[in-house]
Amino acid sequence: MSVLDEIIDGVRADLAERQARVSLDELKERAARAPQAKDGVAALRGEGVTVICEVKRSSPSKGALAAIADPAGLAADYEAGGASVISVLTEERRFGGSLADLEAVRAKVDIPVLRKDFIVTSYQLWEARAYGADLALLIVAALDQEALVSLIERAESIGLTPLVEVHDEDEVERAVDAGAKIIGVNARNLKDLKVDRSTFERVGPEIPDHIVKVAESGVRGPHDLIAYANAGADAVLVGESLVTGRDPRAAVADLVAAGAHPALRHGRG
Ligand SMILES: O=P(O)(O)OC[C@@H](O)[C@@H](O)c1c[nH]c2ccccc12
Repeated sequence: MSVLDEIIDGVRADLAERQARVSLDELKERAARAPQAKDGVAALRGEGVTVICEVKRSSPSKGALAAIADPAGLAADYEAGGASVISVLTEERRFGGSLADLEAVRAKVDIPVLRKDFIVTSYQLWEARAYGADLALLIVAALDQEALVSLIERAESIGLTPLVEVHDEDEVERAVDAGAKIIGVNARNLKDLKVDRSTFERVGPEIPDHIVKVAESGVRGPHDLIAYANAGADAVLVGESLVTGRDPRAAVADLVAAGAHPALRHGRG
C-alpha cells in the first residue's frame, strides 16, 4: 500500500466519525452563513509570481515541523508579507491540522483560503465552505476520473475553486479533461514522499496557458521560486521553509519580491 493509500484510509475513518456527528444538512446551513467565497483564480493571477503560504504543523515525510499554537497569527504574518492565498492543512493524523485551524485563519485574513486535505467526497467540500474556505485541493492520484469530474463540478457549484493537484503528464491530461482552472504540480510524489524539484520543468509545460500553473513543494527560498518561475509557474505553494524559519513574514516578503521581479514576467505580468 502506498503512503497516499494509508493517508486516505485514515482520512476516511475520521470522515466517517464527523459524518456521524454532523449531518450534511447542518453543514449546508453553516455554509449558507459563511462569507461569500473569494476569487482564488484572480488572486493567483496577480502581479508576477504569486505565493501561496501554508499552515503546516507536521508532515508524513518529516514528522513534527512546528507547533503553531496560533495558526491565525501565522496566517496574518503571511498576509502581511504579501501572500496571495493561505493554504491550511486540515488533515489531522499526519499533518496535525483541523477544521478549527481553517476557521481561525478564515476569521483573521482577507485573502482567499485553501482547504488542503485529501478530499474524496462532496461532504468534505461542504465542510470546506462551511468553515470559510474559498479554494479546495483535489488530488488527481487519489480519485478516479468520474469522482474527479464530479468533485470539480460540485466544488464550483457551491462557490469553491478547486486547485487540482498532479504529479505527472498523464495526471495533467486528466485534470485538463476534468475542467480544472488551477493545476498544481506537486514536486513530492505522494506515493513514496520523494521530492524531485525537476518535476515542474517536465510536467508544467503540458498545462495549457489558460490554466493557472502552481508549483508545489520544495521551495526553500527565492532561488527555488525563480527556478519554478523560469519553468513557467504562475504561483508557488510553500510550507515547510516558512513554518520552520525564524521570521515567516520576512521570508514571505523575500519570496514575493523575487516573484515580482520584472525579468520573471512571462506574458502575464
Ligand atoms: O512543505 P513544502 O515542501 O513547502 O510543500 C508545501 C505543499 O506543497 C505540500 O504540503 C503539499 C502539496 N500537496 C499536498 C497534498 C497533501 C498534503 C500536503 C501537500
